[in-house]
Amino acid sequence: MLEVDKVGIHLGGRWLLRDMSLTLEAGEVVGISGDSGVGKSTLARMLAGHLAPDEGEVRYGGRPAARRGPHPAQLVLQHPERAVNPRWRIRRILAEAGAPEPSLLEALQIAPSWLDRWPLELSGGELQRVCIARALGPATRVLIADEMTAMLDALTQAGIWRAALGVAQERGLGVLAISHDEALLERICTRRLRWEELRGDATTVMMP
Ligand SMILES: Nc1ncnc2c1ncn2[C@@H]1O[C@H](COP(=O)(O)OP(=O)(O)OP(=O)(O)O)[C@@H](O)[C@H]1O
Repeated sequence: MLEVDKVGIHLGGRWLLRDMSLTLEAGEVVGISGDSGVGKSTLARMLAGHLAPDEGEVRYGGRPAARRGPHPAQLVLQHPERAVNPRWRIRRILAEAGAPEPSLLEALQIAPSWLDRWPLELSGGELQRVCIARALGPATRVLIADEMTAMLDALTQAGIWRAALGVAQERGLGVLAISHDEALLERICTRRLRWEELRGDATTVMMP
C-alpha cells in the first residue's frame, strides 16, 4: 500500500529527515509519535506529495504517485480553517475532490444544510468533517491525519475518529495518525511507531 524507502529531506540548509523507512498496509491504522520539531509534519507533507524527497523513494501500491490526478495519500491537518478557501462555500470545497458520495457525507454526519454555508459559518469540528470528506475522494488509498483532532473536545474527537475509521475500514484504506496524544493513539491504532523507529533498523511496536 505505502512504502517509504530510505527517504531524506534537505530543508533550510540541513538534512531535516534522513534514512526514514516505513510501510503501511491496507486496513492498518499506524500511529506515529515523537518529540516536537523532529519532522513529523514534514514527513506527512512529503507522503501526501506536497514536498518531494531529496533522496529515497515513496511508493503507493508498488509505484511512485502519478504526476497527474488526485494523489493516493491525502493529508488532514490540525487547523481546518487553514486548509480551505474562506471565500468558497462548503459545496465547492467538497467538490475539489469530485462530487462527494452522499453515503460519505452521511457517514461523516455532514448535514446537507452546511453545503451552502461559508467555512466561517461552521464550527471547527464541523469544518474538520468537511476536510476529511474532501480527503476521502474515490482515489484515496492512504489517509494521513496530522494532529487531526488535536483542537477538539474529547467527544467531538471521538465522533470524528469513529466516522473516519469507519470509512477507512469499509474501503480498506491505510491510515497514518500523527499525534502527541498517546491515549488517542492507543485507542485507534493497530500498530504504533515511535519516531526513532522510522530510522534505519526500524522495529515495530504491536498493540494488543
Ligand atoms: N521549509 C522549511 N525550511 C526550513 N526549515 C523548516 C521548513 N519547514 C519546517 N522546517 C523546520 O523543520 C523542523 C520540523 O518541523 P515539523 O513541523 O515537521 O516538526 P514536527 O515534528 O511536526 O513538530 P510538532 O510536533 O511541533 O508539530 C522544525 O524545526 C521546522 O522549523
